[in-house]
Amino acid sequence: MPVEEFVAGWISGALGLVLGHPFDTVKLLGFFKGMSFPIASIAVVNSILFGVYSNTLLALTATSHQERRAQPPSYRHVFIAGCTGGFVQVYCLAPFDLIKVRLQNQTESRARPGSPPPRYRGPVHCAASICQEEGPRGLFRGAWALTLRDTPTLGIYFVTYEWLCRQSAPDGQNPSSATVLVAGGFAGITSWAVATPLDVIKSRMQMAGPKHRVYRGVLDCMARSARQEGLGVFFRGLTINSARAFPVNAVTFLSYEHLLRWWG
Ligand SMILES: CN(C)C(=N)NCCC[C@H](N)C(=O)O
Repeated sequence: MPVEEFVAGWISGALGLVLGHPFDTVKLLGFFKGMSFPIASIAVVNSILFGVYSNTLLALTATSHQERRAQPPSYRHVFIAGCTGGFVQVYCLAPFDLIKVRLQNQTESRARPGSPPPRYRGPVHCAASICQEEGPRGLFRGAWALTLRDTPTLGIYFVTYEWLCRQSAPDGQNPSSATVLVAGGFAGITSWAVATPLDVIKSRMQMAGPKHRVYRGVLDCMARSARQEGLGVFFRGLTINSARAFPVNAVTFLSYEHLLRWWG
């Protein structure tokens, strides 16, 4: 199994993350004070995503990354490989994402006057507390909603990227850096726009603990959120998600493509 896609995915994920840092800091009210937690988590998740995507395409089409411009895979194969990458990365992403959401929420409520002292002292303390109170399975709370969010949206992510690259690069030629930046940026925006409704539901399910089991499942959470807050609830965070998605994913794809060409 070729591993360079995993390494390129890790490095490009880390670079994208550096760019997304100011957005995450605004979004999370200062939660990401340092870079070590996001680099150790999101960059590894990106490595799994790109590595599984590329190796699934190799299994489906028998073409390596270097051969794919001359023999482009069908969009169906790109979609299946993207969904597979999305599905597999969820099992690494779920605990990190849960910790992020729990810390984010505590930072947001701390901004309110008279709020109680913080429950978690940082990412490691948060993980340890969840394990202690809910058992290791507690770290996977909301993983099902995350799977529903990421499996189809990552298929859409790679199809959008491929489609945009093929529109401007002649057959068999590598797309220019400008094309890769634009295609990567729009792939990020499109996938996050589609992912936002389930992102809202996923975060609500992650906040529910074993003691106050607020929702009976994903559908119950959707129905109750829509009933209580209207359909607009599904688009909460859409603007900041999209504004962050363009630069992060433009840089992620640009560095991923260049690293593979350089090693190729
Ligand atoms: C819609 N979703 C979940 C995605 N497109 N995920 C892949 C992009 C990952 C990138 N690090 C980011 O955070 O945008």
